[in-house]
Amino acid sequence: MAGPRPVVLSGPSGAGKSTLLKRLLKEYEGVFGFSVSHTTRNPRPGEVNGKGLKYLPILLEATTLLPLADVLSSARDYHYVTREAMQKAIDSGEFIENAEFSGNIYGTSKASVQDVQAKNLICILDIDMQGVKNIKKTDLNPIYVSIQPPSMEILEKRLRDRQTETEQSLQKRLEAARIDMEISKESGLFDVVIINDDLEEAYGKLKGVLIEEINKVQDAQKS
Ligand SMILES: Nc1nc2c(ncn2[C@@H]2O[C@H](COP(=O)(O)OP(=O)(O)O)[C@@H](O)[C@H]2O)c(=O)[nH]1
Ligand SMILES: Nc1ncnc2c1ncn2[C@@H]1O[C@H](COP(=O)(O)OP(=O)(O)O)[C@@H](O)[C@H]1O
Repeated sequence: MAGPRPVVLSGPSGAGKSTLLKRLLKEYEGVFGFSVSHTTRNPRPGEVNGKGLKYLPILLEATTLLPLADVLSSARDYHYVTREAMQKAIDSGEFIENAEFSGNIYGTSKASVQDVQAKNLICILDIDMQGVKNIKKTDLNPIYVSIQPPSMEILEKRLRDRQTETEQSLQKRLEAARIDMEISKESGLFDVVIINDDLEEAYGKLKGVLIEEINKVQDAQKS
């Protein structure tokens, strides 16, 4: 069997990608695998280098500042690297795509996708708009899903309430969000655009888009 189609999730920072993704990975454990990107940005409280989330020691400190639910929903996995190491790896061809976002480099390594595909899981990539455009030039052939906020105002409120950004990085994310929202409306870059207003509804739509691929993987695992 040819492996399952990967899924690209994109959309403005704060639109709810990580929140939706975590639900999906939890509900369909053993069906999806997350492509762990590399980044030069600093880890947030609750985020641990490379290997899933290891909450405790960091979280105990963080909870004095942040509501627990917010820490959990905004944390995601990355390999945290220096700019120098990242640039070196990019130059030696280790990345499928990479982009500069809000003053940091982010990238999908070939190994991160191969690791997931080797297990015959649906590989999920959470990448920005530049990443989407660059993935289009590859033979990965994913399903492209854009997650969008209901409005700029709501996006700004969610990002502020998340309490992960400095004012400067928040402004950079809002600027990138304006561009992202315009492009995703106009072009045929995405197979589907989901507005994340009510979380349950958005999650239901996301599952609906992916159900065919989910069924294929589950059927293959049964046989
Ligand atoms: N092109 C590209 N973008 C990425 C990658 N990993 C994460 N991003 C994007 O980088 C942006 C910032 O991510 P992050 O720092 O985790 O902040 P957040 O989106 O505010 O939670 C988001 O739009 C992500 O989708 C990657 O490997 N490649
Ligand atoms: N439908 C929703 N309604 C209200 N708040 C939401 C919703 N979806 C996500 N959030 C909150 O908005 C913030 C940004 O979501 P997050 O998943 O971190 O976004 P992204 O991964 O796209 O940057 C988080 O604090 C999250 O709890």
